[in-house]
Amino acid sequence: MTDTMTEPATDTADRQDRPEGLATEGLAVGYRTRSARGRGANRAVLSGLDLEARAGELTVLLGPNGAGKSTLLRTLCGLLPSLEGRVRIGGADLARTSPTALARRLAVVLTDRVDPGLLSVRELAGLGRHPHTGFTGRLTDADHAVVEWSLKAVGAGHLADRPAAELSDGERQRVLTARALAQEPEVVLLDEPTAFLDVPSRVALTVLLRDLARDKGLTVVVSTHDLELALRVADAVWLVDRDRHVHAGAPEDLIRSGAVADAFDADHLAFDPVSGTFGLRRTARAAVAVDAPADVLPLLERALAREGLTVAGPGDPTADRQVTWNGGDRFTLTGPGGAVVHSFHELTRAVRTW
Ligand SMILES: Nc1ncnc2c1ncn2[C@@H]1O[C@H](COP(=O)(O)OP(=O)(O)OP(=O)(O)O)[C@@H](O)[C@H]1O
Repeated sequence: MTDTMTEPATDTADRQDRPEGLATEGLAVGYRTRSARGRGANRAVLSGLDLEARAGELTVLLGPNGAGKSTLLRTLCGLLPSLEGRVRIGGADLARTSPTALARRLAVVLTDRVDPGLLSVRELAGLGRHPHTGFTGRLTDADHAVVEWSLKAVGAGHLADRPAAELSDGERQRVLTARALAQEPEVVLLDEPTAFLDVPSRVALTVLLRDLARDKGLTVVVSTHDLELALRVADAVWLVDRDRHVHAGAPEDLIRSGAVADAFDADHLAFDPVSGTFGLRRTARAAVAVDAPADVLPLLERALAREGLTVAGPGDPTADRQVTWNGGDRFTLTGPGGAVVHSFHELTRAVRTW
């Protein structure tokens, strides 16, 4: 993905006099169930939502499995009717916006399987232009330029001539994101767009979405399980906790309030608010004195932690075992079965009996 490409012109003049972004007012989302007697009842998954996703910002929706992220996104794009309340896109009530007008303002990438038939990648991405083409559906040169730009933006330019049915999961995800960008919407909603991507591509796509929000004034709302990445890159977070309350704010607001830890801490996982990262929660069975330079120490600490050992503070009298770095990948172990080891792998195997 690159940020050096020529971008298509946006209709900013057209957008200036409209309220921007996406907002919910007293929104309840969920499902209508039907009893054996044919009576309908509402089962709300999330309710009382007064949320705002601003234009020019990347808003990330976080929450554990089953929290209601997909249900909320489907309601925000009109695929599921709201149980209560309202969704506004650019100030307009979603329920009163015609499908054609909505398609010009809102693009959606959901997790549903898409059957591209015999379409090429370029043709699949080109479907995103349909809200803008006339009744013939024919793409103009300007439309083609937007499609080429959107494919390049997501790092899929080289795939343009491939049959879309032959793409890998990660490649298809990029192309569906390109289709959404080709739509040139005001608001883009994406449900777990990074789910199938490798780590560099996850970072690249998330940063691209943030940059598009900033540079083109888009409102971008993305659900994801990439917590640490989201907390680093997002401008705003909607966090659904275990009680299905939604917390909104900058990542740092939700880290400081403890909402992130409350939502995700588990038996084996603990959120560190200082570093903003998750770590394995382990009870150390012994403390070990270490003598290693600053660039080796974090890795040594990590390897020892995996074996249930913690690094002792200076002069800790309970630390009767020691690991000393000897240069290269050599360590001298002083303790039961003391030895000189030549790699982290040998080290972890040797200290396992400590
Ligand atoms: N079609 C449906 N009818 C009734 N309940 C549903 C339906 N789809 C989902 N649910 C329920 O709604 C709740 C929220 O599901 P949802 O898929 O929105 O969660 P999610 O946060 O996207 O989860 P995940 O992270 O696992 O994708 C769950 O309890 C789920 O079982």
